[in-house]
Amino acid sequence: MERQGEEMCFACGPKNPIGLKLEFELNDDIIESKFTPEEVHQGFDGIMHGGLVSTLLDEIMANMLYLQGVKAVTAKMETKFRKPVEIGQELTITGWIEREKKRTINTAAKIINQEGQKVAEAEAVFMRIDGK
Ligand SMILES: CCCCCCCC(=O)SCCNC(=O)CCNC(=O)[C@H](O)C(C)(C)COP(=O)(O)OP(=O)(O)OC[C@H]1O[C@@H](n2cnc3c(N)ncnc32)[C@H](O)[C@@H]1OP(=O)(O)O
Repeated sequence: MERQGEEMCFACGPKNPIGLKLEFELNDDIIESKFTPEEVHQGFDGIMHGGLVSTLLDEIMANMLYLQGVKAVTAKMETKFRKPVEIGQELTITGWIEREKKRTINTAAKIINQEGQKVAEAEAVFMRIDGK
C-alpha cells in the first residue's frame, strides 16, 4: 500500500476520510485553529469526547513546531478539562512555546468556546527527533 505521509494525519490530514481536517494560522509565535465538534465526536451525550479534546491540543502544539520546520514528537502531555465542550459550538484552539532546552521544547495550548470560556488547556514536552 502506498503511504501518504502527513496527508493522512488524523487531526490535520486533508486525505484522511475520518480525520478532523484542522487548518492552522501561524502568526509570529502563536498558532490558531478553529474546530466545531459534531455528534460523531461526542462521548457523553452532547459533549465532545475528552480524548479528542486532547487531540486538538496535541495537534496545535505539534503543528506549531512542524510549520516552523522543527521535527519533534509529543513526549509528555497534561490536559486540564475545565468545562464540558458542547457539540455544535465553534472552538478556537491556540498554541505557543513556553521554553526551549537543548532537545526538549515545552509548549502550551488552550481551547476557548464561543462564549469566550476556557474549556481546556494543556502543557506538553516535545522532543526533537532531528538530531539538533
Ligand atoms: C503533521 C503533524 C503531525 C502531528 C502529530 C501529533 C503529535 C504526536 O502525537 S507525535 C506521536 C506521539 N508521540 C510519540 O510517538 C513519541 C514516542 N516516543 C519516542 O519516540 C521516544 O520516547 C522519544 C523520541 C520521545 C525519546 O526517545 P529517546 O530519544 O530514545 O530518548 P531516551 O534515550 O529514551 O531518553 C533520554 C532522556 O530524555 C527524556 N525523555 C525521554 N522520553 C521522555 C518522555 N516521554 N517524557 C519526558 N522526558 C522524556 C528523559 O530525560 C530521558 O532520560 P531518562 O530516561 O533518564 O528519563
